[in-house]
Amino acid sequence: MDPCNTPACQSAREIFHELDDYYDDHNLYFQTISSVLDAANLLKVDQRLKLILSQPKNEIMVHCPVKMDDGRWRLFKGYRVQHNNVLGPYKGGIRYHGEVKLDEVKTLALLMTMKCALARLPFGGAKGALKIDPRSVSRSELERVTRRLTAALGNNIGPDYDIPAPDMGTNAQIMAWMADTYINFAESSTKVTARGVVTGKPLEFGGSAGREKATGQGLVYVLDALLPGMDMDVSKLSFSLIGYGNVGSWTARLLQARGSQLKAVMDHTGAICNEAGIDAEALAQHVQATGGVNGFTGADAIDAPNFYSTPVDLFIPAALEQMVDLEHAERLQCKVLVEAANAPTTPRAEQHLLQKGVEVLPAILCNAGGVTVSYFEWKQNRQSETWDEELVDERLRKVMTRSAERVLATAKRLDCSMRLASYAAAIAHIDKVYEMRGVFP
Ligand SMILES: NC(=O)C1=CN([C@@H]2O[C@H](COP(=O)(O)OP(=O)(O)OC[C@H]3O[C@@H](n4cnc5c(N)ncnc54)[C@H](OP(=O)(O)O)[C@@H]3O)[C@@H](O)[C@H]2O)C=CC1
Ligand SMILES: O=C(O)CCC(=O)C(=O)O
Repeated sequence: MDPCNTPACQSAREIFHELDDYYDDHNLYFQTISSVLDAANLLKVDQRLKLILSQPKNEIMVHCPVKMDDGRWRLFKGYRVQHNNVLGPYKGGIRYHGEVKLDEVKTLALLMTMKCALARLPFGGAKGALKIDPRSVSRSELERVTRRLTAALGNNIGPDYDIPAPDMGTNAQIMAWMADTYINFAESSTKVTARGVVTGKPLEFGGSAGREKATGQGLVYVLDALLPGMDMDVSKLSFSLIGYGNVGSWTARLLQARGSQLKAVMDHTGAICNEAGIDAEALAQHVQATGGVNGFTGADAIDAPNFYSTPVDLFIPAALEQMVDLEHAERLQCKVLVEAANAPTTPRAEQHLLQKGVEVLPAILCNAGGVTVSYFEWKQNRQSETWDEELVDERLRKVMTRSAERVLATAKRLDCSMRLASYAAAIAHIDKVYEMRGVFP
């Protein structure tokens, strides 16, 4: 069956039609909610829950006037989408990107609801974004725009209400500016706890050990849990990556430390390949110094079609959404596609891969390490504790392994793909909580 024309797609279309919303088959939000509704149908959940999940609770849009270094003013558009908070405060990253759109932020917020529920974290789902290319502004402009955005969001964020974190284009420094701005607006009695308004902060300012590498580390723990069942050994694998930012570069370094070999990488500056293996640490330093993989002397430049068709055991997208479409999927020569990025695979690409025997490990399972260590940071802030990296890693491994086992068991029970199983395992938890809380008339 066409994955963009299932009964769940028809129900999604009907819901959107009633709300006067229109989405075509290529729309990321339509694709994602259809897949979530497919999973809800497998569980036969009540229609009420499907309606609740099909749209976010709140979509906040702000416009921030900022004075640039040359004295001119610019207006920046910001978003915070709060999808669901039945499990706890809204939680999710803030993205800075020049091309960001509301539908993308809505999709990422929905995925955060699913991700936190699958990992059994006491959080709901949210995501934010600022339409800005962070590389095109100076450091002081970046600070001013971040402070403006935080002030504009005001009480729409808070340590007990909605807790942002880093995502594409943002980092620990940006989180520190957000926390500082929020603390300045907070009442005196809450200033000490107010820094818990964001996670992914610098270590010196309430951050957690292990948060920077957490998404890559969590992904490695998921592979530890699942690969043996596929007769694969993490110490003998080859892999390629799209994106060499926080998630891509940490995934590469941690997999290499376990004995895997990095063969090819692509980012917006180009693609590179070395059949004998790329030094992940040296490449991280090159990207840090130059802004991209282009020009790295430890590998040869290749074009995008060759990058996609490089034979590897694991293909790991760690950049933007929808980067693996049907045409790319037809080129791929891998055994497993491991989603480090959010929503990197289109439904038609996934269907093609599954038909040709490639396993697809879904993002809400593979990249939940980031939000899990964010939860540890939030917990440490609330309890005035400082955990060392060993403790963080041990607890992270436990959460990731249990989630992987949950997905495997659900896939077996419902006889479905790992993606549908991951959504089903998340929805079953949310459903139970709604049922226990009862219906407010
Ligand atoms: N940071 C986190 O904790 C988490 C992140 N994620 C997800 O992981 C993914 C990556 O995030 P993160 O590593 O934090 O982001 P970063 O900004 O650190 O890195 C993004 C990477 O993607 C590359 N990229 C951007 N556009 C393209 C393109 N058109 N083609 C190829 N490469 C491109 C960037 O390359 P260049 O710099 O050359 O543009 C960069 O290497 C996102 O989907 C994010 O939502 C998920 C969970 C947690
Ligand atoms: O650490 C967090 O709270 C958010 C991480 C995130 O944005 C994501 O998992 O996509």
